[in-house]
Amino acid sequence: MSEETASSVVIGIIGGSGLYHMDQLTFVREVNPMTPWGHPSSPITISQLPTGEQIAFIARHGKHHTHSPSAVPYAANIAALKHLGVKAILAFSAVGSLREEIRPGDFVIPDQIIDRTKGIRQASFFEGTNIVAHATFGDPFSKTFSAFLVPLVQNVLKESEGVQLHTGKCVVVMEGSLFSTRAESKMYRILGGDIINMSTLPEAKLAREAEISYALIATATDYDAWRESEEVVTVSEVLKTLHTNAETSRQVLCYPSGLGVNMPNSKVAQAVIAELHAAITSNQLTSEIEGSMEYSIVTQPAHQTASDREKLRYILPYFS
Ligand SMILES: CSC[C@H]1O[C@H](OP(=O)(O)O)[C@H](O)[C@@H]1O
Ligand SMILES: Nc1ncnc2[nH]cnc12
Repeated sequence: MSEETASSVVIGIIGGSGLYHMDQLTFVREVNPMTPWGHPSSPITISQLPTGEQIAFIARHGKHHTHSPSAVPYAANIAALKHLGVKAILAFSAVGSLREEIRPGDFVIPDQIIDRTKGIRQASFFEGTNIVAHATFGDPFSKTFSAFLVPLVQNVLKESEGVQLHTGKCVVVMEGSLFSTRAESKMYRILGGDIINMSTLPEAKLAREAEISYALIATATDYDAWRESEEVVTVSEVLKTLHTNAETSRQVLCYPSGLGVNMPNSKVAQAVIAELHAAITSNQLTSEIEGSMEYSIVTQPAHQTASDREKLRYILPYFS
């Protein structure tokens, strides 16, 4: 067993646009593994609390935002986190709002996805192998993990005047890199989309195949292009709220859920991450997903090649 596999890194954080690092925790080490799907977007930072709980953080677009949403090495990111021992991923994303009531600055924990990516991203670990598998994906985010996050996020947002948390929403994942036309933006509203980004797929699909519990905290930065009388979204508009949203996102992990608000930062971080760590290690957030792939694999072992099995062994136990 490698050094990383043996450690207690069970929490993975994926930072989106604007969220390129976590503060407040003690740096332990950086790892940049070569997975069967290549290197991750950037080296993964492992940090820890004084009590020893560790988290792995990866910047989705790289630390200097050098990977476009269509070119993020999603499979390598998820595989690397899984190989470290991660059981639950909390992903962050900057999103456009398709609803008047979801205002820029608001937070959203969605429960559904509409896929508007165009088939150019590797969406399955089984692609390129002769092993066929069909994972269940009706509920693309972990229900228990998302529910666990709601009070944590609500606590943080109590301190940020006027910022709302929305739940039970649907995220449209588009291809990019350009933003949507006005016609597309209006169509997504008719389809039932509430927010829009360019990155939650294939990330959520790959996490599901790797049996990692996955939840998303989305932070609204703009109203996209559907409001006829308003200007359409631009990067400068997104950047206006991105910094504040990223600061608030960091607070989510560094806020004393159920404890006093005036604690020093280090104790605060300890409280929340320890809570998340305890929930994961007691299987509260992972029992619904662990073992879920075993019966999703259609191709019988006798018809699986040794090289395919070796590749998939990196992320799943069924190929040992
Ligand atoms: C910078 S605006 C478009 C960009 O922002 C979102 O990134 P992420 O989901 O990683 O926060 C969106 O998906 C696009 O990639
Ligand atoms: N309007 C928008 N469309 C797609 N991705 C986004 N990320 C932030 N705002 C966005």
